[in-house]
Order: sequence, then structure tokens, then C-alpha cells
Amino acid sequence: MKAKLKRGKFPLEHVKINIGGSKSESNRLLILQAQFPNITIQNLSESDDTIALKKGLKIKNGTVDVHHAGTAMRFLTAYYSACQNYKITLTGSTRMRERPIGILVEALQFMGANIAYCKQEGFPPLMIEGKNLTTNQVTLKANVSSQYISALMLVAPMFPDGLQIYLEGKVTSVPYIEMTLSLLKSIGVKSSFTENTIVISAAKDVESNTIVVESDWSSASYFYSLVALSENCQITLGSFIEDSLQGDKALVQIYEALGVKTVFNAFERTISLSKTNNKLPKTIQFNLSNTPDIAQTIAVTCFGLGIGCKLTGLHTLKIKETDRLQALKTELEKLGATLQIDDSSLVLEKAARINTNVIIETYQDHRMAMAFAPLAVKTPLEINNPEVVSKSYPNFWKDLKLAGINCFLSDFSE
Ligand SMILES: O=C(O)C1=C[C@@H](OP(=O)(O)O)[C@@H](O)[C@H](O)C1
Ligand SMILES: C=C(OP(=O)(O)O)C(=O)O
Repeated sequence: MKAKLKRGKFPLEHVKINIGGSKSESNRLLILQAQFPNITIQNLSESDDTIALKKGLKIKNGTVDVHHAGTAMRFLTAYYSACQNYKITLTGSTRMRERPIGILVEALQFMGANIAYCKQEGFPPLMIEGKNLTTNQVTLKANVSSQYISALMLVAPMFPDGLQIYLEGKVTSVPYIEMTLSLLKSIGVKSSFTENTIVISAAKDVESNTIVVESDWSSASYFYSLVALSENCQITLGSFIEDSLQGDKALVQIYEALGVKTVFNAFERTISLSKTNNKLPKTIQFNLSNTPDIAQTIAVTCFGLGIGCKLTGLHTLKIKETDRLQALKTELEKLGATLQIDDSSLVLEKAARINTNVIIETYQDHRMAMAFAPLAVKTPLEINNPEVVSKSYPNFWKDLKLAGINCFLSDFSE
């Protein structure tokens, strides 16, 4: 498939888009609901990653394939390990089999889990035989992926004496750990996170509880970019709250610097994005170690605006759906950008023009497709394999159309 994108009637007036539930919140709540069935979840994400996790939770014996879903892979590894009598081979896409999981597996093995590598040590697929885990103190490296930590936290209530987790090294993607902590607290599980120690109490049951998943801030980033790149545009997005559990709400401050104003409407649970007349800086600098998923969006916005940027704290990008730093460099260079990358940062120079007739490759990464799409406001664009967006945002192309971009999705194989 290919997506041909072109600016439509733009700007549109009164655009209102309902973005689906956060996949991060949804996948945590599903693991908790598997332990405490009296939790009710509303506005659950419809993303592939959530569907993969949901399917996985129905299986006790056999093979589970989570495809590209990092959270499903990590959270289910911990969950199956702690469920007595489960016997699962847990696998994923080719890329998933290249994404490291050794830190989590070692921590679980230390706690008594029965996990073996089916192929390469340190990587999926895994063979897991569930049992009661009792060792309730564990130390693990915290600078590679916060998902390993959230995975342990989510099964901590199943341990007879709860769990104490000690974090080694500089903790990465901290807001995701805080999100896990908040959700545990919201269902009544006692938990704390101070400095490098997380403590979570055991819980056999919790009070009945209905939790409404907030919409996905990472998905909102593409509309922030669209507004930033347009001359004059206003978009309302639902349903979002000021007191979000999602670290990517940092978009509000980051895009303020890129000329986008956010107004929260607490009653309607919406945000309205509009263009400010503020003079743009020549270059911006952000450390994104708390918000890795919006790095691609920000880099593309800066390129489209013709301003430079220095983005640091990007050490986790190499082990995501693709090597995102390399993918960004290759695709932005096609468009005429000059940029340097190293293992944890990206420096983009101010660009004077955007090359036309460029075809963007997506490398099986939903965020490559979605981060480049808003550039269509500036120049017509083609994006290969647009179907990748379903990993986190199945309605992305429909919603982009609502926002005034003509999206023609078809198979151009002829
Ligand atoms: O816990 C989560 O829901 C996530 C944590 C982050 O991963 P890392 O902790 O690996 O950076 C983020 O990139 C991912 O999209 C979702
Ligand atoms: C990195 C991501 O997801 P995951 O690690 O859960 O596959 C993402 O959605 O950008």
C-alpha cells in the first residue's frame, strides 16, 4: 500500500477529532483486569498492540504472537511467569525478535520464574512455564526500557508479600513508570516510587472500579505538528484532561515553543490547538528521555518549519519498532535536511527548502508514517506502507482527512 497525501481545503473550520484511548494505559489496565476482574475499562484503545495483548490474556497453554507490540511482549512475559500452570511460547514479529528482553527475563528468573530462550539469548521468543513467584526483592537496570519495570510492577500484587524493585542506573522513560504507579493506586493497590526504589503491596482483590482511559497523547502529537506547520488552523481533540497520566502531555509546552497554543476545556474533556503569532526561535533544544515517542514528530515539525533542533535523551530509539534515529536521518535527508545523529541525540540544521516528490519509507514503524504525514501541509508527499499506523492509531488516515489533508490510500503495485 501507498498513501498519497496532499493539502486539501485548508484550513478547515471547527475540526473536531476524537482520538482513541491510550495504548499504554489500556495495556496496563488489561493486565490489572486479568488479576482483578471487577475492574471495568472504558475507552479502551483499538490499536493492534492492545488487541494483541487482549488476545494473549485469553491463552493459558500454547503460542502467543504479539507481533510488533513491545508492551504486550514485556507485560505478558511477567504475567505468564507469575501465573501457575501456564505454559506459553511467547513470540513476535521479526523486529520484536531483535528487541532486547534479557534485563526483564533475568529479573524474573532471579525471582524464581521458569523462562527459557527459544532461539537467541536475551531476545524473544520465550518459553514460559508459570508458577507462584515468591522472591519479593529484585534489582534491575533501568536505563534501557521502562517497560521491564512496569511489567514487574503490574504483576507485583500477585506476589504473596508484594514486591520491592531497586532501579540501577539513570531511569529512562520515567513518566511511564509513574503511569503504572498511578493506575495501581487508582485501583487501591498501595505503591510508592522514591528515588530508585519502587514498593508495591500484595492485593488479592480490589473494590469494583470503572476506569476511563484518556485518549492517546502520542497520537495527538501529529495534530500538534499539523497546526504548527499550517499558517492558520484550529483543531479540537478529545478526550483529554489536564491531569493526564501520560508523559507525552509535555507536547503542550514543547509545541508552545513551536507556535501552537493549547486550551483545555475541562467540561468537554477536549483540547483546542491553534496557531500563535509568536516569533519562532532559530533552533530549539529538548531532552526527550521522558517522552521518546514524540521525538520523530518534533524532528519533522522543526524541519517543516525551517528551524533547527537539538534533541537529546534519545538512547532508547534504536531498539524501538525500527532504529528510529537512522530512519529519521534517511528520510529527512531525502527531503533535503542536513542532520547528524549519534546513539542518543539528533541535531537538525535549519532547512531553507523541502524537496518535492519524495516517497517516505516507514520501516514497519507506525510513528514514521504518522510523523511525516503532517508535512503534506507544505508539500505533496507519498508514504509507503501506510497501514503500519494501526499499531497505535488505526483511524489515523481518516482523522487526518478530517483535519484537511487529502489522503489517497491505494495499492500502486501496477
Ligand atoms: O510503558 C509504555 O507503555 C511505553 C514505554 C516507552 O518505552 P520505553 O520505556 O522502552 O522507552 C514508550 O516508548 C512505549 O511506546 C510505551
Ligand atoms: C515504542 C513504541 O511501542 P512499543 O515499545 O510498546 O512497541 C511506540 O508506540 O512508539
